This record gives sequence, C-alpha cells and structure tokens, in this order.
Amino acid sequence: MKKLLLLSTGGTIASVASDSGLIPRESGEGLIKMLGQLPYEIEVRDILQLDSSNIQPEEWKFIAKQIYDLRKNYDGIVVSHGTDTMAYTASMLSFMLQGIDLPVVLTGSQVPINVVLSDAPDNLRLAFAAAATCHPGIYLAFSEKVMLGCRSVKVRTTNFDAFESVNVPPVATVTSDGLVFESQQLNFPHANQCTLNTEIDPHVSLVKLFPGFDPKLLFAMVEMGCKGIVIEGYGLGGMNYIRRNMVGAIGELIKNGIPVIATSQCLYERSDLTKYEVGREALLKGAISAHDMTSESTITKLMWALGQKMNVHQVADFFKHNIVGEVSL
Ligand SMILES: NC(=O)C[C@H](N)C(=O)O
Repeated sequence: MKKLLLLSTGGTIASVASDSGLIPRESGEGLIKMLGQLPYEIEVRDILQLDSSNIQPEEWKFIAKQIYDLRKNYDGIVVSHGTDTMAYTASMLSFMLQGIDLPVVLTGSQVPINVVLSDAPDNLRLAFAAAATCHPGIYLAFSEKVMLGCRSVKVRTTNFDAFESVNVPPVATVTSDGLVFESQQLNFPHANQCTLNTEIDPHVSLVKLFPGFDPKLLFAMVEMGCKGIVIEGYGLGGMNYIRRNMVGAIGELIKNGIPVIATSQCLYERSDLTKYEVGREALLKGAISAHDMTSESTITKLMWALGQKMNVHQVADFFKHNIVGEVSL
C-alpha cells in the first residue's frame, strides 16, 4: 500500500462559516475523515491554516522545506491549499524543489468540505490517486484533471472546473477507466536529485498594459526597490511606443540592469515579439520573452532567478531554458 502524506495549509477546502466570513479552521484529519476508506496509508500534518490570499513568499519557503524534509518517508505528498493562489504556489514549488523525487500534488476546493455538495472530497481523492501514481513532479489536481503545477491557472472564481492547464494538455484526467494519463509525463534528466533552493527575491512587479499606461510608473517602481518587471503586453506581446514610449522605457530599464520579461495578456498560446514591429523593437531593446509561460510561472521564475543573484543577462539566458516543464521552446 502506498504511503502518502497530507500537508494541510487551509483554504476554502478547510473553511468553516464565521461571523467574519469563511475562515480555514478544519484540520487535515478532519478532511481525511470525510473521504471514507482509501487504499492508501495516509499521514497528516497541519502546517498552516491560511486563506491562500495570505500565502506569500514566506509560506512558499516554509511549504517547500516541509516537503523537502519529509519526502523520504513517503511515496507521494498531497498539499491542501486555497485555490486563489494555488497556481502561484505550485509554480514556485516547481522552481524551489527542482529534481523533486516524488509526486507532490496540490489541491483544494471551491466549497468547504463540510458542505453536502462540496467538490472537496472528489478533489482530494483525485489528489491522492495522483500522488500514488504520477511520476515525480509538482502537480495541481482539480475537477477531474491533473495538471503540471507550473502550467496551471485559476480561470473561474466559483465554478468547480476552476483550473486549466494552459498551453499543454493536462497530465491526466478522470474517466470511467480511472486516472488516464494523456500526455508524456515529465521525466527530467535531473529527476531524483532533488534540491531545495528557496532563495528568491520577491521585489518584482507584474504589470498589465492598457492603452494610456504611463511608462514613467515603471521607473517609480524601480525607485521603490523593484528589481525585475513582467509586462503583460497585447496579443503576441506588443507594446506602444508613440506618445507613451513603453519600448524606450524598457530599453532604459534594461540598461540599468532591470530585467523586463514580456508576456501576453492573452491566457492561451505563446507570446512572440518577433512578429510585429511593436514587439520586435522591444526585443531589440533587450526585453526577455516569456514564450508560452503562464504569468504565475513567469513571475515566480523571475523571483527565483533574482534570488540566485542573476544579472540581467543571466536572467535572459535562464528564460531561454525550460527548467521544470514551464515553457515550450
Ligand atoms: N476556493 C478557495 O480556496 C478560495 C479561498 N479564498 C482561498 O484561496 O483560500
């Protein structure tokens, strides 16, 4: 029988009603009790009790360390987590725990587990099944899909089908035959040499461009300590240069050692700065392409790169590499 660990961190899945709204108070044991008999040996640790809106870099480091320290005793780990920032946590854990040597599966729910028609029991069962059968890696399991953590995005606020695997198919889906693996599972050459590296620099910004945005604000961010910027441009990644010169501003920033990553505000498909004049000009100035990465993966990859003390050229080179399955090049 596979030995699995549940690390509970809070979220709606563990929430109960209170005068001030839903608050995460249910224990991991409480979650497991609602599932009935499962064909796994499960141990539980309550490590946090937070709504995931409160999960930040300090918690990422803590969760990563828990996984790293405890992993040798288990065949797989499930992390119950709020849905709101789960894709960020999944992405950051992927970078912090490169070469992870067992499956780690994040899950949560849209409705608390103590509500009759909650999606929590199904999501938890799916996460345990994934933790028992997937290749080593960081995954997110939700609503009958198991996705690579660094490719998942929360796309719905209330619907049970809240997450999507963006730009790659889900790793597995639930069918009447059980968990069916759809795509090539990850098998990175460095698998089984798990490292814990939680050095990150969260002094970064994620800017969604809109017509009228004043590029001077980018310099204000840098003055306030921002060390790197992700810009969600239009479509394939285009940015304006007439009147408000985003392209010129990007050139200035890069000259001053601030990496600028260009991505798209479209959820699906890649950004490609080579296609239009408006993108190519930014590329010439040194903008770094995020290709088809999610914004969650892009911002966490940037934080991790800066945490490794990479300079702007090293960051540019780092973004040309697929580290944990986050990008198709
Ligand atoms: N469905 C949820 O889990 C939402 C909740 N606010 C959280 O992220 O913790």
